[in-house]
Amino acid sequence: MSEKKIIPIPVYNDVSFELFNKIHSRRSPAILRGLNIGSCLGKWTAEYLSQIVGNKPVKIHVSETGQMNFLTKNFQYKTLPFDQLIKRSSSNQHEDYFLTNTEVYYLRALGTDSRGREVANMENHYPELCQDFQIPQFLEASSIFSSVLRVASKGVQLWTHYDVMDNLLVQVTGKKRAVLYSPEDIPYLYLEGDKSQVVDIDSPNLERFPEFIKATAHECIMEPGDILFIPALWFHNMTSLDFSVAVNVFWRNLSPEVYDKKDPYGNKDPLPASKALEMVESALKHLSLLPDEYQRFYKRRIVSRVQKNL
Ligand SMILES: O=C(O)CCC(=O)C(=O)O
Ligand SMILES: [Fe+2]
Repeated sequence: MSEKKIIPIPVYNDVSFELFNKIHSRRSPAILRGLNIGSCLGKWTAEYLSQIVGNKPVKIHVSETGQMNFLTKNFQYKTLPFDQLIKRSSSNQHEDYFLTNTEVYYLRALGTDSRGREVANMENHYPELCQDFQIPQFLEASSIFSSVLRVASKGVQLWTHYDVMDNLLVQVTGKKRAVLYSPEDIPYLYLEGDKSQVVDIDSPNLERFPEFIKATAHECIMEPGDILFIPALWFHNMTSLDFSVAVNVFWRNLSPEVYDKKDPYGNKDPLPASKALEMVESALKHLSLLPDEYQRFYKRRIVSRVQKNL
């Protein structure tokens, strides 16, 4: 059996603006270590966060098991007061629970409008936390799209997905394992939309996903204070090794007009790409009017046409 391919994500200490620009233009992931992220480092304990933010309601994912599975939907959406979420996500057993007393929790902060269509923004939605937190002054303010607070119980593993914006993920409290795959690995990831169907990346079902063995994992363990640069389109799978608090900042690397205006999460494909994907769906629908033999022939023609341009 072939060995799983793993490349460690490079770690850079005390990165300057010039070096950041180099790393950014290389379009591959990197850990930035030792930068000043503010007093949050060490300060954002469960007790402090509950006390400062209080009991405002937040929408969360709740799951019986750490490995969240978007295919079997083994999680539910619930609402909890923020301080309750912190209390429960920082402990392994709960007096009050939705599903089971060992359930795990995940918060991906959203805007506060009722339909959840607002972009997450730390300054607007968690102003009380902002004085503790800063990201290095590497980004053009006008290119910043969102800043997202993320809280997870120990053991929460978020499925492999890509986002369409560049991302600096700042790990504040707890350790996190990050496994990234290059956009070149698409053929091995069995995508369904923006997510990989291979949920268990450590013991994948190779009968169902035989090509997954060819994917190269770029891995690192993030320590509190580490910042992970996740370039747009890089797939990522994140596991919280402790009670975990992080903030990530998405920013635009392309000109603003190519992004979908109705995208609260920063994960809708750029407009020209989503148009192209729609047209592929429409092409397949057209071909379905033909007998199998002809369908296969014309699908191969399309693939070979696209391959010529790769
Ligand atoms: O670390 C996490 O909780 C998920 C990170 C993620 O998916 C992101 O920052 O885009
Ligand atoms: Fe993401």
